[in-house]
Amino acid sequence: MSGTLFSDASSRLERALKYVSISDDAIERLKYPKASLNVSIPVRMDDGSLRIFQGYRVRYDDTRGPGKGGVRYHPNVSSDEVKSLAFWMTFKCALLDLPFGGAKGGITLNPKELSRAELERLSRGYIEAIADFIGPDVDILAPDVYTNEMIMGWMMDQYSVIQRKICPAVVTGKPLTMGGSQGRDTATGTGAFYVIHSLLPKFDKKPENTTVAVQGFGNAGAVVADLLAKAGYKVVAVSDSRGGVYTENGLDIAAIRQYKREHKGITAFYCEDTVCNIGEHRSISNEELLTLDVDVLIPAALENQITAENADKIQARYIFEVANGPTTSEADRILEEKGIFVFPDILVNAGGVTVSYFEWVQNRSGLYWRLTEINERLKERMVTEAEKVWVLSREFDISPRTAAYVHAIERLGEALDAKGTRDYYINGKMH
Ligand SMILES: NC(=O)C1=CN([C@@H]2O[C@H](COP(=O)(O)OP(=O)(O)OC[C@H]3O[C@@H](n4cnc5c(N)ncnc54)[C@H](OP(=O)(O)O)[C@@H]3O)[C@@H](O)[C@H]2O)C=CC1
Ligand SMILES: O=C(O)CCC(=O)C(=O)O
Repeated sequence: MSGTLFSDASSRLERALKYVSISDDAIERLKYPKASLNVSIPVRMDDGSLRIFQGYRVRYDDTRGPGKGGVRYHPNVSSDEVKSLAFWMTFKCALLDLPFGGAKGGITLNPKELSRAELERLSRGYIEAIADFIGPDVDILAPDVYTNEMIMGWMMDQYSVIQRKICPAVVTGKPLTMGGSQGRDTATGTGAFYVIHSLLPKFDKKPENTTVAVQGFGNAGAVVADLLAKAGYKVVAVSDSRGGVYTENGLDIAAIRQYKREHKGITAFYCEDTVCNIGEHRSISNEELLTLDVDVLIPAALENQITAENADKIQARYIFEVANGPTTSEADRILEEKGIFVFPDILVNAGGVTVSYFEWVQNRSGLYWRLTEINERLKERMVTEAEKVWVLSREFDISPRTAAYVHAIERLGEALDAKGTRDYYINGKMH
């Protein structure tokens, strides 16, 4: 990929602009983040030493509502990555018609190297550092890569300590006992499943004649793999950061999930079990998984996985992006020439933020919904917006990604224009 992740991400905006009619002012506003915060977080480690971690929070746009987006803990977190993730959140929330803008946060570290107590001190320290930048009506946090409901609970508690009142709506994806929502833990994978299951019939693809490979076996990837397998799709390959496993007959996803909860890697599941000896399973690398001869490829790990280097080798006919930003714009062009349909992250993985919205609404109303209610509402939103993206892409003969941006930009443009010209107001005078 040439250039930064953000320049690559914003090239998608440029591509969609020729199909929308929004003002030049609105376009200009969408090119820059509204506010960015970089913080240093001192943490006392278990051995008594002091480590300083770098943290970020970017509020890209809040025209349609408070900023909304997850917090990532990963060694590759940088200000450029967080800005890009906040940019995607802006378009994702508009696409799903959620009353939120886009935001994202992160800390640069490998959380696997920290003890639970160190992680708690770090998470609380992060909230200390960004407390003035966030809030239930300003910017609301949630889980992302290598963060989870336990960490969200600490963050919500720390914010409440600072405010001297209970503030559940500042963080979503919390434990149920702290005001979390039913279904948020599975929402990203469940939402992706609804999108995939509603779009594949347009290509006459039925579960029993559809093979699937999933890269990334965490909160998002494991859930979508499991739901697809339960619906009758043949999930032939899955992987985590250590590599993957493949069998042409379809994997036992529920058993692999159970194993992954108790152990580290997933390839070991087959090697330590008798199944491995049958000889039909083999371990594969993450690179190999991406180029398998399958119908559906689901990148559900990190960005920049499908690039100009490997796009030509992709054999899948349909790509559903559960990860944020897994395909570079150069790869997009190659895939389009090959006739591969890429359904974009801002649509496919929007189930997480959609149930986060439901959690925020429940926190503010004090009335909590059942899991069946959550999933019905989630399905309705995901399927409706997926259909709109599909219809737009056919109408203009554009890729599903460009169609998704067109749809989102129109909603954002209307809101930006409706806000009017307050930005011409400098030092109390109209210019
Ligand atoms: N959580 C959410 O609600 C949402 C997440 N997303 C996106 O989904 C993606 C995954 O997030 P999520 O599932 O939450 O994260 P998790 O931390 O729950 O899981 C991440 C998974 O990716 C694996 N992984 C890490 N690095 C690699 C790699 N280089 N190659 C293959 N697999 C790798 C991890 O392996 P291991 O277990 O070995 O560490 C783990 O299985 C991200 O892009 C995230 O932004 C999007 C919307 C919402
Ligand atoms: O649930 C949320 O608020 C945001 C989830 C997220 O970070 C994402 O969609 O990428």
